[in-house]
Amino acid sequence: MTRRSYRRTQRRLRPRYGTRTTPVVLVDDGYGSTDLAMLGRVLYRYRSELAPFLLGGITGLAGLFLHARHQGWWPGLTSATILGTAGVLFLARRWLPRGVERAYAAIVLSAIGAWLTLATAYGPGAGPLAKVLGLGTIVAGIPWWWHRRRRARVQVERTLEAWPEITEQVGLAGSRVMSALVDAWGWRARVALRRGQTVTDALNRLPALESGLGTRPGALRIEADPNRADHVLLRVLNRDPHAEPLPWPGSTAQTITQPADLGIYEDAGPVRVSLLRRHGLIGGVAGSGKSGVLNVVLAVLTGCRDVVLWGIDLKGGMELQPWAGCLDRLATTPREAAELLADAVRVLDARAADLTARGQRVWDPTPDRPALVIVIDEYAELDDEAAGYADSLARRGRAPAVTLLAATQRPTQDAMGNGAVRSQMDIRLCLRVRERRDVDLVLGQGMLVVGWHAHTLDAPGKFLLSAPGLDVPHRARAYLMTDAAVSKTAARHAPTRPRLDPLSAQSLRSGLNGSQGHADVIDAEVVDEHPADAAQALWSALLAAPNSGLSLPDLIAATGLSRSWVYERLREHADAGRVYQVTRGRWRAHNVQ
Ligand SMILES: Nc1ncnc2c1ncn2[C@@H]1O[C@H](COP(=O)(O)OP(=O)(O)OP(=O)(O)O)[C@@H](O)[C@H]1O
Repeated sequence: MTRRSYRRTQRRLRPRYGTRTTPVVLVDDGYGSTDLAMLGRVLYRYRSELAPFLLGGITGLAGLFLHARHQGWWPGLTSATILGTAGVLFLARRWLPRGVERAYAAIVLSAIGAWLTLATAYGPGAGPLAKVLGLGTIVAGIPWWWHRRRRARVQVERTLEAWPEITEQVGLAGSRVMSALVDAWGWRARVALRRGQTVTDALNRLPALESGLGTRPGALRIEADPNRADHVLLRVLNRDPHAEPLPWPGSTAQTITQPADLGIYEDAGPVRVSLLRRHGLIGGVAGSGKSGVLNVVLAVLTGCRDVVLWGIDLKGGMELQPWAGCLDRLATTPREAAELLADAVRVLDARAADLTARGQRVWDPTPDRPALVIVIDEYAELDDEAAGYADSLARRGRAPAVTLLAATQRPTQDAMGNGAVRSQMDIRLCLRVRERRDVDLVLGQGMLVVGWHAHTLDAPGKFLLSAPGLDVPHRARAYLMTDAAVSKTAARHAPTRPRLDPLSAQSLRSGLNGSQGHADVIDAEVVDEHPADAAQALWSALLAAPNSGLSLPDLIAATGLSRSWVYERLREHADAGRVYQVTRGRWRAHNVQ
């Protein structure tokens, strides 16, 4: 390294190691710098810290000038101060998005304007004006010097100034920082590598780069830029986002069509996942934070006006009871759970028929036609009957937006009811598991060997998330809702909950009650006989239908066959223009007069 670059590196790095010394350290070292140039450099280097003094000085000089030359301008200055302050408060949102920063800028501006007005009229030396300016500079400077984002920005600026030397030292010479952004946890930058270098070279130099940047070990992340092989994305975390529990920041999604914000990744990026027409499985040992995740999901979904929520809590309602005001239904015993799931199958069937009749493929949730999400805490406690319905929902519920969100400790085939439920879960959220093989149980076969190491998660609420579009094992931590936050959120959202749409509600009313009805619905999946006389019976029933048409249960009763078989035939008739729906869910043949 040349003497010059050595000196520059020392100068630039010194403040990060806490030796913010006087210019004595930096003055003439025998290599030709003059005191004045050195002073200029020090002033430039600390320009952000010195800004309040600079502003105070300019204000004092302006006061002197205005008093000497334009003493009569004070009324104009008063008006300009009022307008300027209002402008900062109400129009500067684009440059100062945070209210507290706008308020600070407005206070400083109004104080400077008031002082200038008085100084112009009476002279800067009149009365206590000079002392007020000095004291005001210090008082207004305190929030400035203390401001975390300003300090972070300055630290990044200095690091970037020293970037060429640092990268030369760590073996990545020739790389350039193209853009950098400071945020709450640290900063991120896009870096162009020297031609011929790739993300692998950068990753190999990662510990050295941490040392060069003076970060704590493990604070740096380097990722490939999906668009350029010679660019990398750098993430510096001054604070570990997972070091402390993360308080829930409040719901952001207004509709289930927007992704739910569940927590944050290790690189401080938000964990966002779409719950629309997707089943979800949350797994993890006791105490790993499953109920905590369910709370966050419920906090988000109860804020969406296009979702009706049903809950099953076989811990006697312990976990979901606080949300009872937001749940359209809550089952707390195995019997109630089976009934609830049977009804969900009815809703599914009615919606599927409706979609078919409308020629639509999927149910798009709106407040009038909401999605139905069934949240199940401790899935393994469901009995066989309930598991049968859940299986049916898992296989057929996506398109009609009747979906399951299930939490369980170990989703073994036994615990999941030996059906297809687990394989139908598109969203897999794995909290800490006890054994390595449990990773595959929750996340799917083969995930452990490709790096999904949920057994190494070391605190409650930490998880790995696999979902469509989320296929990299990034560690995340869920937000934590306190009991008070749950109660407050549930109370706030309860009055705005939607009701089931008339079609779905009607399917529950017209459905058969009790286990007889459940058996009918579940059998609909497996009946495989299509006797010709049943087809004839269906057609005769449609021909003889009253003006108000016949409902599905009527047609099922007339044919003695399954719901899906009846739907299928109805669709064929409808496609051929032989039948139509008189009102939603009620059918009759066209040629009936
Ligand atoms: N996101 C989180 N951040 C920090 N701590 C958490 C988080 N989630 C849960 N915890 C802590 O872990 C404890 C256990 O969480 P929780 O009850 O959600 O676990 P669980 O997996 O549902 O357990 P069980 O299976 O016994 O019901 C809670 O008391 C809470 O203090």
